[in-house]
Amino acid sequence: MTVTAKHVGNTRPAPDLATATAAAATFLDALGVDLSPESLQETPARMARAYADLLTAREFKLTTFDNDEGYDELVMARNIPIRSVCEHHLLPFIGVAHVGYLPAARILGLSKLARVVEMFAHGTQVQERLTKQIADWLIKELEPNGVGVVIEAEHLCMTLRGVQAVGANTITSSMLGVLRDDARSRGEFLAAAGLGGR
Ligand SMILES: Nc1nc2c(ncn2[C@@H]2O[C@H](COP(=O)(O)OP(=O)(O)OP(=O)(O)O)[C@@H](O)[C@H]2O)c(=O)[nH]1
Ligand SMILES: [Zn+2]
Repeated sequence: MTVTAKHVGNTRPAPDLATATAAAATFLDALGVDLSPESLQETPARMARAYADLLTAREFKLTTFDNDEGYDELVMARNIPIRSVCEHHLLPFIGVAHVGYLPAARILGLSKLARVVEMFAHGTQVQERLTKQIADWLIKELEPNGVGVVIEAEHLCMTLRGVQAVGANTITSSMLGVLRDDARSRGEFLAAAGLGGR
C-alpha cells in the first residue's frame, strides 16, 4: 500500500507557489521589510517554497512482513527527528519521537516508523494531536498488540518569541493496547524512551 497525504486525512490541495509568493511579498512589505536589495528579491519565493516544503508530506510504501518468528517483544525506533509547524503561529517545532510497538501477526519495515512520523508531522499541527495520530494510525494499519509514541519537542513560538522560555521542551505520549494496560510493558517502553518507568 502506498500511503499518501490523503490516507492520513490530509486533503489539502497542492501548494500554489505563485499565489503564495505574491502573498509573502505583501506580508513582508506590510511588516516593513525592504525587499528592494538584490539579495532579498527572491525572498518571497523562497519563503513560499520553504513553507510548502514544511507542509507537504512525502508519500511512502507501507511495507509489512509476516511475523514468522513470532517475535512478541518491543520493537522501538528512538530519536526519530520531528519537524512540524504549530498551527497557532506557523513557527516550527522540532525534536524527536520515540515510536514502539508489540508485534502481532505482522512486523513493519523499520524505516516506516520514521516515515509515518514524517507523514503526520507535515502540516499545521499541535504536538498532542501529532502524537495521538501516529499511535492511532499504527494500531489501525498494523494491528499490533500495543503501540507507544513519545514526542519531545521545542516549540520556537515558545522559545524564540512570546514567553521566550529558552531551553523548554514539551513531552507528550500516547500508549495503546498492552502498552497502555500492562504496567511492566508500559514501564519498559517509557524507560527505553528515556522517561523512566511510570
Ligand atoms: N497545547 C499546545 N499548545 C501549543 C502548541 N504549539 C503552540 N501552542 C500554544 O498555543 C497557544 C496560543 O496562545 P495565544 O494566547 O492564542 O497566542 P499568543 O498570544 O501568541 O501566546 P503566547 O505564545 O503566550 O505569546 C500558546 O500558548 C502556544 O504556546 C502545541 O503543540 N500544543
Ligand atoms: Zn505556536
